[in-house]
Amino acid sequence: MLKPSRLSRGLRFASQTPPRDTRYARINDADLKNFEKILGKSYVKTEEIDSFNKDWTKWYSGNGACVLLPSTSEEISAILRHCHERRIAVVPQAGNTGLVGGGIPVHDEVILSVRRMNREFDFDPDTGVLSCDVGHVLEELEGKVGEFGYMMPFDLGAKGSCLIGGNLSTCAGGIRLLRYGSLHSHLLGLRVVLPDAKGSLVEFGSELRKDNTSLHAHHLFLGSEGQLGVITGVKMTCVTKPISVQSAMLGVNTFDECRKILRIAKTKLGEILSSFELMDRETIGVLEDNLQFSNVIKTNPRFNILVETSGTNIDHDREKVDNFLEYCLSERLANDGVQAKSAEEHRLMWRLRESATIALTLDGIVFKNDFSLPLHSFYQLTEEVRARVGGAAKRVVCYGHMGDGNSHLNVTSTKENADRVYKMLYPFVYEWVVKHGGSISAEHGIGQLKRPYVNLGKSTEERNLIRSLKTLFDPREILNPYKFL
Ligand SMILES: O=C(O)CC[C@@H](O)C(=O)O
Ligand SMILES: [Zn+2]
Repeated sequence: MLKPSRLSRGLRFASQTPPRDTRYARINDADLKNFEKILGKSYVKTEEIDSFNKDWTKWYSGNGACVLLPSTSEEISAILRHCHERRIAVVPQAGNTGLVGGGIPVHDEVILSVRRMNREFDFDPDTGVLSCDVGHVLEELEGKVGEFGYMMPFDLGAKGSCLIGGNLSTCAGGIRLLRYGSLHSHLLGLRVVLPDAKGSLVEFGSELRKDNTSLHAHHLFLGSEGQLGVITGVKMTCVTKPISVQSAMLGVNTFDECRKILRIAKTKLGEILSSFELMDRETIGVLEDNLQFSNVIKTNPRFNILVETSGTNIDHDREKVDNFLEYCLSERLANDGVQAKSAEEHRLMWRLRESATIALTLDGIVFKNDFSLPLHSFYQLTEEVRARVGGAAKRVVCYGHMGDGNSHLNVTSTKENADRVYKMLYPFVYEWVVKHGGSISAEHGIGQLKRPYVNLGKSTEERNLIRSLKTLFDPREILNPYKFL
C-alpha cells in the first residue's frame, strides 16, 4: 500500500534526511479499520492524498500512509490514544500553506488534518474575545469578527487558505505585528489533545485577559509546530477594526536612510503606524519580470518602503502621513513618496509586496530564508550573500517586515546550479545570522528546512530542558517526529 520512500527536496539539499525510525509501527489494515470506526469511512483517506503529502511550493513531499479528517476533539483524542498504543507517528496538518515543511510527513507518518475542525465559533463583542475551533480559515474569521467591528490581530498573504490552527502552531507573524504584537500578546487559552495513553483533552488558560492562577503553559504550544499536542480550539483577543487605513510608498537610495525613515515613522506616525515593509530593487525586478507588475515609485529606487497606518480618523491620519512624507522628502531621505489616495492605489502598493513570494516561485529553484536581524546588520547579509554567490545564483532578493526586523532573503537559481548555490549559502547564512545576534527563523518556523541547524547558538541547558518538555507531553514521541524537538 505504501509508496517507496522518497526524499523531500528541502532535505535533499540539506543532505541530512533522518532515516525512518523503526520504533514507529507501520499502518496495517486493523489500524485503518479502527480509524474508520472513529471517523467513519469517508474521513479516512488512503487514495488521492498527494495534496496532503506535498507542500504547495512542491519543495517537500512525504509518504504519509493515510489522511485522517476528524471534526471533533473527541475524535482526535481517540486517534491519538490508538497511535500512542501502537506507536504510530502522526503529523498534524492545517492549511498546508507553510514554507518550511513543518506539516508535511518526512516518511510514512499518518497525516492528521484539522480542516474539518470548524464548528465552534463564538465571539464576544464587548471583550473582543474569540473562541473557535482551529480549522477556520483566517480570512473567514476576519470576515466573521468583522461583522462586530473587529479584526484578527495579524494578517498574512496566505489568509485565504491558511487555518488558525496552523497560524498558532507556527506562531505566525505577518504584516501587522509591528502594531499589534505577536500571537503571544493575544492568546488567552487553548484546548489541546495530548498524544498520551489517554489522548488527554486539556483546557489551558481561560478566556480572561488577566489570569495568573497557573503557569501560562498554553504559550508553549505557540510555535511548537505540532510536536507537543494537537491544538483543537483557541481563545484569543481580536482588535477593533480601524476606520481609516492609509498606505504610502517611498523610494529610498540607501539602507541607512531606510533605518532613519523607520525612526521618523515611529515618532511622526506613532500610535497609528501599523506596517513598515521593505522591498529592495531586486524584489521589484522579480515582480516586473515574472508577473509584469510595475513599480508605483518611478525613480527606480534602491529600496521601496511601504508604510501603513491604521487609525480612527481619515483626515487626521492622512495629514499625519502627508507630514511624514513631506519630512522624508524635504530631508532628502527619500527620493519619491506617494500616498495612496484610493482603494485601488492602496491595493496596487500591497499587491507588489504580497506577490513577491509567487513571483519568486516562477523564477526557478528558490532558497527561502526568514531571519530576524538587528537593524544595523539587516541588509548587510543580503549584500554579503550577493557578493558570495556571484553569478551562480539567478537573483538575490530581500524584502520583509523591516519594522520588526524580519528579513526574507530569497535566492533563486537554475536547476543545474542549485547544488552549488545551496553549498554557498548553507550553513554560511545561518552561522552569520547567529553570530550577528539574529534568529534563523523569525516567523516561518523550523520545519524540515532548518532542522539540521536548530541548535545553533542554543545552550545545552536550554536544549535539555526543551527535550524533557517534549517527553513530558509526548512520552512515545509520536507527534511530528523528525522535526526540531
Ligand atoms: O516568501 C517569503 O519568503 C515570505 C513569505 C511571507 O512571510 C511574507 O512576508 O510575504
Ligand atoms: Zn513574512
